[in-house]
Amino acid sequence: MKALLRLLRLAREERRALVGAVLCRVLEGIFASLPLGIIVIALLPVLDPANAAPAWLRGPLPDLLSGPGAPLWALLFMLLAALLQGLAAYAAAELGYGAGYRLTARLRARLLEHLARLPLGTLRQRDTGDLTTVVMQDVTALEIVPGLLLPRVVAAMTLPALGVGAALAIAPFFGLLLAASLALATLVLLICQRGLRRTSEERSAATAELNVRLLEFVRGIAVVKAFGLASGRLGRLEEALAASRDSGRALTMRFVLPMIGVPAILALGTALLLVLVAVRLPGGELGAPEALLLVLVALRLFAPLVETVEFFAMLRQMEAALGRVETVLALRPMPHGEAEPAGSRIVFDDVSFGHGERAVLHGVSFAAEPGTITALVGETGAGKTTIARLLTREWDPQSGRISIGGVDLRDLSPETIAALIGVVSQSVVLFSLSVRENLRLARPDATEEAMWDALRRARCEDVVRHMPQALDTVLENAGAALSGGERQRLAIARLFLKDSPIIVLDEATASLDVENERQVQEALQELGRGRTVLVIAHRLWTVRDAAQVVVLGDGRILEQGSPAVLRDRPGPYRTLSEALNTAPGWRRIDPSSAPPPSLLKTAGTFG
Ligand SMILES: Nc1ncnc2c1ncn2[C@@H]1O[C@H](COP(=O)(O)OP(=O)(O)OP(=O)(O)O)[C@@H](O)[C@H]1O
Repeated sequence: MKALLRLLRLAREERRALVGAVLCRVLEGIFASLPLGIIVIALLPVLDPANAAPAWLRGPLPDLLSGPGAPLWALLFMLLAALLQGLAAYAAAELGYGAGYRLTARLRARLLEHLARLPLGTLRQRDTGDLTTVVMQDVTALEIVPGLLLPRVVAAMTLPALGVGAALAIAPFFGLLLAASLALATLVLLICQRGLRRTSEERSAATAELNVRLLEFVRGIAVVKAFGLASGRLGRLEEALAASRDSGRALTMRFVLPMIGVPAILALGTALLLVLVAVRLPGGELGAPEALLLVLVALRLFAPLVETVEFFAMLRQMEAALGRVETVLALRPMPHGEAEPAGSRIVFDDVSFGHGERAVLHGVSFAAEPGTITALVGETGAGKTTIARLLTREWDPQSGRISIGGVDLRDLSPETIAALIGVVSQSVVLFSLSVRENLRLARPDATEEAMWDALRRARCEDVVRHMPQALDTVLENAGAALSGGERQRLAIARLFLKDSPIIVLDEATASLDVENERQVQEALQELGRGRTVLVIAHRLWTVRDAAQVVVLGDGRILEQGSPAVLRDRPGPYRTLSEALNTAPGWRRIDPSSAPPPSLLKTAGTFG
């Protein structure tokens, strides 16, 4: 019940439709029961020849139903009841399912908007498959609540109660008997609910985990095939498959008791009622019309309660899905200010940071001047990427201060930070949209000319001109048909359009052929001109052309200064330079095959 209230909180805009759907479903049940009354009234002349039935059973209707046109009237009333029942069912479905689909569409949009506002650092803590499961599977689990589950469950609880109320009015003794069997069945249902909740949650969690693992498997299918792995050798996937199987079985077993118990109790109550009716009828303690009405009520109104046992289990799973949706919605964006930076000078001032217990950076201080390159170098795991991520405020430092243009990052809005920084990384993300739409992600109002200019500067004008529909060519499968270099250059074209004053460049693991590499480097050289560039450097030329090099080791700055100065004195930088040919991750571009492109024409500053 609490879960339903929580859902109603989320479904504020659909509340009226929801209430309408529930009311219509109850009305449908009542209209479905009307023929029972018509049958009894139509049979009154036979059941009550002495005309001893209570006044409420007689009245104008019996006259119509016992007169000359009785069969026709009975048929007409039946049809009317069926029509009303149909209308109520239609309205319930229209209102309920409509509300369900509206709710889930709105909830998905809200979740996506919410995820987009969360810092990347928070999102990185969760598996992307896990988030996909929440947005897709868990929200889908809520879809059927307004249309199916909620109205059915409410109707199933209301109709038997109405039936018992009617029975109490007809014959209190029998009414009490029905009330007792209803109470007992409800008690069994509630007791079974206890265990059902945990099992449903386990089932729901197992399904979510399986989804995550399957997504991982499909995404990594190339590796799976390359290593000839069967799914069985991916331990966590196998565990997830087993957990899904076991939880499904456990849930079904949980059903067994209420599925057998509830109908059995209700059937027992009805049987007892029939026996007692049979005993009391001949003595005249109970009129024949009332007796028939009681029997029909008992048979008709308890049926929904029986079928609801299954719905209760679905409600529990809905509750678990709702919990996961709420957990994501409860993740909070970082608090921020709305200050405006004065320029694009970056300052790290005594910054320390760690993931939980794991300290990653210790008292890092440096400044990156506008129009220059600052190269971060160091062994793997030294903390270079962490510095770049702190700059985009994926996380806040535990101590110290990071500022852009003299303003602490915490005082800048996420939109301002996003507008200030353009990131070039090896994992280029393109969408299955047209080239035009992909470019306009960076600047929605970009003109055709601006787009071609950006493509030219990114050295991919020809690539796009040769596509079948040029700018309107859709990059199917997120641009999978493009080469690595083409993808890179399209991403760089996007950054030309974005025109942010700071560029963060992660050179790691570039694996482009010489021609592509040359074009990408030329594009980057032009992109970096006049901006503040922070580069995670893996190539000697980038370092050589930087205004300053920050050498990191185990999260600390070991050395910093201009490359020329650092090269001239013994120290970590010189050691790294000398180890160039052997150190993993560092690459020398062979001048004979491709001239070493330079980010800078004049060392240290952009032209
Ligand atoms: N989410 C995380 N939780 C715990 N430790 C992490 C996390 N992310 C990174 N680290 C650790 O922080 C340290 C610094 O990582 P970082 O990625 O910044 O190094 P790097 O210098 O960029 O390395 P590389 O050159 O290999 O990319 C590493 O030891 C890494 O294991």
